Amino acid sequence: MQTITAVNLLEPSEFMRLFCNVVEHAPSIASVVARRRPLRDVQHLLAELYSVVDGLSDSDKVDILRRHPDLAGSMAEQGLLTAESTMEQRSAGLDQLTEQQKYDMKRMNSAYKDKFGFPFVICARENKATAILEGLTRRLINTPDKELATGIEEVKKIARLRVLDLVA
Ligand SMILES: NC(=O)N[C@H]1NC(=O)NC1=O
Repeated sequence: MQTITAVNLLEPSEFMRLFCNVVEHAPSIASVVARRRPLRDVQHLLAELYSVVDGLSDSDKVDILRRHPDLAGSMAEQGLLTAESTMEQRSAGLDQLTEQQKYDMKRMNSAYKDKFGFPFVICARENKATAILEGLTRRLINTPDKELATGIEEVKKIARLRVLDLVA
């Protein structure tokens, strides 16, 4: 855990080492936040992070969503997730799915990707496996614009919890 004072004093490379994955596989977001220091407190850090994400073009937002691994997907099965993602998917119980739930998750994740061109993203730490499956079913009927906006709000929730694990 770092205090905000310590975060403000970190060398850029050290800041990046800590924060590069608060948005999954998107270090460019952290590097913009690094340049917005000094930050008053963790709320200020989060406000800057949200403003960077919200300021992206739609195609860059799609790119951010595409950097996320499928929930309970093949990357998870092969143990290839980031440490953060592994912990989040486990906290939702996604490593404990029944065969039927695994099948439903794979089928709907792929239907979602076919429809929208980016993966289904939800903050796993704020949901249990059954809620994730319900959310996937519900969100599949949305419009692409609505899903881009919803997915990005979930990215911000994931990033917020990752930041709160790092900064006191
Ligand atoms: N697809 C997807 O939502 N992935 C993410 N969600 C989360 O909480 N961690 C992830 O990696």
